[in-house]
Amino acid sequence: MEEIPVKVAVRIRPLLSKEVLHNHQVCVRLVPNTQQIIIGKDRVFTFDFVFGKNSTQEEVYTVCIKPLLVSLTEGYNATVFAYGQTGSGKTYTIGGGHIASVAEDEKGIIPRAIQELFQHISENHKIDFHVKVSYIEVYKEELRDLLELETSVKELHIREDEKGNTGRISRFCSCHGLGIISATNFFFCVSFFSFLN
Ligand SMILES: Nc1ncnc2c1ncn2[C@@H]1O[C@H](COP(=O)(O)OP(=O)(O)OP(=O)(O)O)[C@@H](O)[C@H]1O
Repeated sequence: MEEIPVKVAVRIRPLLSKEVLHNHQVCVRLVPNTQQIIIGKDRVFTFDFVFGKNSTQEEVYTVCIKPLLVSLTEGYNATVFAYGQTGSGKTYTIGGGHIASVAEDEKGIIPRAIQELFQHISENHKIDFHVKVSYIEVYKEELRDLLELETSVKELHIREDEKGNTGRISRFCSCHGLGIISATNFFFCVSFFSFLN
């Protein structure tokens, strides 16, 4: 059977202290030893991967993202797209918050992927690598360069070439589904080029 190139993972986050304080109840359960969750009493949904409330950042990275990094170093493109309602854990999982101050085991996808990419580079002395990074906030219709805050929002555009390519690119984005407002979207992009020297 042909492999489907899009995989969907669901991650259940634990209740926050304030939710416990307000006596909120968990309404999602994992079905043990399956890739299924139950919402409410009996609504069952199946995904490619499911992660429970005790899942670690490392587990999510190893299962879902590590294989993409391997493909990336072999010349394939990969996209990771986090979606869910506000407060559901997109930023936490992607690791796009205060990356520098986060404890090692709390680090999300972006720092782990970057670490692995540079590990690969340091182990391949016969290849020249060229890595470009962009980190862009998408708020309503405007783009803001998070690495160059002085850049005018009007000067930023995401473009494709005439063949529809954006290059050999891996995109990591945390995004908001269903037009939920009052939060941040960001678009993190690593372009990774390698040349045999
Ligand atoms: N797996 C998890 N384990 C522990 N805490 C989590 C987990 N996922 C999310 N949280 C916590 O839940 C809160 C909301 O998560 P987060 O900010 O990542 O949501 P979000 O989907 O990015 O929200 P928004 O759309 O409003 O930006 C944060 O305090 C975060 O630290």
